[in-house]
Amino acid sequence: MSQLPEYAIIVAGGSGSRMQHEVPKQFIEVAGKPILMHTIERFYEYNPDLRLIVVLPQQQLNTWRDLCRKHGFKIFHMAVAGGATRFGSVKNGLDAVQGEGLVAVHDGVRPFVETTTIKAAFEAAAVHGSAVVAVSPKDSIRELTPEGNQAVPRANYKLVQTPQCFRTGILRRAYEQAEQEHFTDDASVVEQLGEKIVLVEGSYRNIKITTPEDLVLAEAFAKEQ
Ligand SMILES: Nc1ccn([C@@H]2O[C@H](COP(=O)(O)OP(=O)(O)OP(=O)(O)O)[C@@H](O)[C@H]2O)c(=O)n1
Ligand SMILES: C[C@](O)(CO)[C@H](O)COP(=O)(O)O
Repeated sequence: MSQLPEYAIIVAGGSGSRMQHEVPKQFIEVAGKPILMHTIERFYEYNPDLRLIVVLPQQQLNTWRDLCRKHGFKIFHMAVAGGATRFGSVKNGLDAVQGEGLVAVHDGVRPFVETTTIKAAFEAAAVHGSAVVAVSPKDSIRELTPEGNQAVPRANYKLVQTPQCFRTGILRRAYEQAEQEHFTDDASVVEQLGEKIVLVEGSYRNIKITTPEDLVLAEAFAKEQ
């Protein structure tokens, strides 16, 4: 563990439209408890002293409090209202980070992140200023072109996951920028500053629960834990 204070911003401010479920997907129960609780537990297991900031939709803050009570969920965290986009939610979470240190931004719907991955990301960010978890694609890749499509060399690509860790100063400067369409993650926001992004090996289990079939996988992974 580095000497710098460590924070995690767990973004769970979305509505989960692609999941088409009656509750926001971060609250769907897997192995008897909401996905978001599994995610927070992974970070607590990595470092019980980690300062945890959980970003939620403004209108779901009371629901989350009720869920914590119902499930006897005691891990200390600060709950913050999110924004209209992931960018806005990270920005709001970052406002709650006091002082200097390292910040990991993680999707609340990636509950199977390994503690070894979190550790590797914080360690690399302490050295390089940034560390973004990614894996190699398993499928072949084709690029869409004006003429149709063409094969591209798979070895030239990585699939990006979270956590994405940064020194606080870098992340604050990045999120002072105006939001742009191509900001799909924190790495793209930081890269816009001209900062280099260092990649850390991720895991194929660290799925982002996005569409209904991901819940089947999630139940299977949860059983193995
Ligand atoms: N305004 C938003 C939008 C997204 N997120 C979070 O960013 C993560 C990755 O986003 P995604 O999987 O796209 O979640 P949703 O936006 O909820 O899903 P969808 O795009 O299907 O609506 C999720 O943990 C989500 O809660 C957020 O904090 N605030
Ligand atoms: C941050 C992320 O999970 C990295 O893969 C991804 O970019 C989130 O994308 P989404 O459009 O919010 O699903």
